[in-house]
Amino acid sequence: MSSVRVVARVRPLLKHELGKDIVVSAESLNDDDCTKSIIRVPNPKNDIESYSFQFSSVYEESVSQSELFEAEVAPTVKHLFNGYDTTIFSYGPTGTGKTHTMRGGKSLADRGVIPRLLSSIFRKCRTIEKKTNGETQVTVTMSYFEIYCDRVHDLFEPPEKRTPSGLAIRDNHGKSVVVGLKEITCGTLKEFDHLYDQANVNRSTSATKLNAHSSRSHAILCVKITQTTESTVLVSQASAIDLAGSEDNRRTDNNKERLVESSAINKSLFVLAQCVEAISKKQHRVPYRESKMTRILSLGQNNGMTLMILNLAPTRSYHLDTLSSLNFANRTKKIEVAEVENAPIYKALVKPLATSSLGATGGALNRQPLRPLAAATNANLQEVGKKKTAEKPTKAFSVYNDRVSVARPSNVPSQNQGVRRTAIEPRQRSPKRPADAGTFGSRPTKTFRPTEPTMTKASIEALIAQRIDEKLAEKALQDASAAAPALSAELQKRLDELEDRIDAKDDDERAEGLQFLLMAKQHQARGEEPSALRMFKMALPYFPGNDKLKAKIHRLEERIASKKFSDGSSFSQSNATHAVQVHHANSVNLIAPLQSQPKSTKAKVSGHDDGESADDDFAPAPGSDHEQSYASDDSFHYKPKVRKTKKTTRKLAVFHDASENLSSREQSPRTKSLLSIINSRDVSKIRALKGVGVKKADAIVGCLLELGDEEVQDLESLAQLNGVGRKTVENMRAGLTVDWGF
Ligand SMILES: Nc1ncnc2c1ncn2[C@@H]1O[C@H](COP(=O)(O)OP(=O)(O)OP(=O)(O)O)[C@@H](O)[C@H]1O
Repeated sequence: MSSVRVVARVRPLLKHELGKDIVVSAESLNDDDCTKSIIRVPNPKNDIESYSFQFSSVYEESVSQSELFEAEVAPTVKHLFNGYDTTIFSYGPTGTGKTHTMRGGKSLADRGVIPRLLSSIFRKCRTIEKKTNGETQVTVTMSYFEIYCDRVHDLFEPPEKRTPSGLAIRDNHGKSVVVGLKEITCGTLKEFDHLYDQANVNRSTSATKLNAHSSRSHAILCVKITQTTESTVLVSQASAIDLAGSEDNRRTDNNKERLVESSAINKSLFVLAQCVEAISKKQHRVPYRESKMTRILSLGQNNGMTLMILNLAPTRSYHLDTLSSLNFANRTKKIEVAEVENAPIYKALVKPLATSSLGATGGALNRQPLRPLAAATNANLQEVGKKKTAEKPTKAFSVYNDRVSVARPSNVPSQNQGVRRTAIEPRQRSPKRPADAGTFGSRPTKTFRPTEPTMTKASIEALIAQRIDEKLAEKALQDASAAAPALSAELQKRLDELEDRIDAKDDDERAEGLQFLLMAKQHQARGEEPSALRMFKMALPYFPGNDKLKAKIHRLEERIASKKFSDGSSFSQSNATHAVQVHHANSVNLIAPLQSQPKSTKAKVSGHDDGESADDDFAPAPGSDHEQSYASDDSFHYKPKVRKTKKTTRKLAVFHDASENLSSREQSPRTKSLLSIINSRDVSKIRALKGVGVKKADAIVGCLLELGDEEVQDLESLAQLNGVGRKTVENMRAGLTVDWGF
């Protein structure tokens, strides 16, 4: 057993924070110790008192991406190849550097943990293959998904292919797996970079007041390593998770859409905190299932090694958020994880699986049985119980000291001190994590006094604020779901019901058949008939003799075949769907997608044709366990949203040939619309303007954030923003239509 390893990283001041109060300082435990392991933060109510929190390591502003990786992540690669699963996740308030740590920037020096991890993995693959003269073959496969508003979406699929319900999660031999994820084999770092960049474009990000590129979802990258010899197969998995950051909505000025996202983010992080609290208080029930993120992360349940990187911002404006994250991290580090190695599977024993093509969902190979995940119970508790009779653990790197101490003037930065600390030399830090340490997280034994955090006035206030946020979150989510179209809600309900039935039958082999049927339905709802057909065929062996299922497969085959002949010039459904969504999403619409939208898009978004309802009523054999499940199954129709056509949409003249000019005081509706999009600081909306690409949108939002609360008042000012110019402004305006309402 080892604890979850928790390290803290303090980011440098950003441009607009220069000169601001710094309240976070990193310290070493002893004066003669040059490595830092303590974070000290003053009491928000009384600056001369401070709290200190101890972690396995603390990384200051000046620590580079490469130093962090070498010290914390590189040593795990060896264990990964020895069959241990590893989980690395970043946690912290919004804008503190989680994505910077996990993904990083484009330059070599800026690359974050994930690309560096992949680089090490590919290097290790080559070394192993070379050492064994090719006798051991190593394959690396990846899946990448996000949890956005508690829905799981595949990031290897473009957003227009998403279903409203998202993908389902299953418990599979003690592990939570996402059903229907794409799993991609990747041979080189270059291939990975390409795939990862593409997928990140699909991730939900937006500009908020606190971060120009705020992640609006939790992103989970799973890298599966399969080492195959003539007789054995060893599978292990690294999961790298970039959590979305908690947001104090009193500071964000989030609009309704951002608020709903923020509420979902805060809610899942709140559930995570509750899970951690339940584990650390040794409660029997841990509420993993109350959010998809906690279900997947399964902190303390998954065997293997877990590293949490706590990201912190140094300034006073984050003070309460920083304290609440530190409290969370402090509890997390006490969670113990069983380091169970995945043993090799002997090929002769491998039973061929029907799920082999499902990638991450089914896995091409059966894993060695891992500790069962009692989905809602505290696995940690059992281990802790055992521990009492067993020998005492010697590792004590996770001790917390929150005693309020009188600040030492030399160590606690005072206001506007702008403390910049010197980098820790990697050589000085390296002995902390010897590359050949027996197990992940091994540390020199230190003896500290474990003390439970006491509740202070500040932490009670922070807790109350968090609870209020949660209530708001729930309400906002309820409002959002109430506003969703009825049919989509019904579809959602059906899918959820089917999921529940499958969950209830987890141990039943035929539940797997139901999973295929669910996936088939999801593919069908997305109009992906060939994939739906494949899934129906995979379900067939689980329902032998089910004539209706056979008939459905037959009809689907016929329909696909006939489409191939007759549908040569059909308009891409996904494009059409996308165009419709763009139309709905903004009150100001982009002309181009709507002009290219053929009439047929109104008719259908799903793959169902008119004859579909008739052939959608297959059911398992009478009397079978699944008979009930399919009683109402043919309601899996996905009706298109009814698009309200605007009465008149008139294309306006571009500004230079209308009466208006750049500096004109009288603004046309089109100009007003453009300026409101710009002032929304929403990268995705700005990116949708004509002639604006990702880079330009980023540059615009960057400039706007530097303006602080100021807004762009006219086209002239807009044209003066970095990288914009008159031509771009003309283009942006030309791409807008305005509803004149007659
Ligand atoms: N160690 C660092 N060095 C330099 N810049 C950093 C560092 N950490 C973060 N930043 C910068 O801080 C800003 C916010 O970082 P980032 O987007 O990674 O935050 P986040 O925690 O992922 O936020 P959110 O939860 O909103 O997605 C970015 O501009 C990023 O480049």
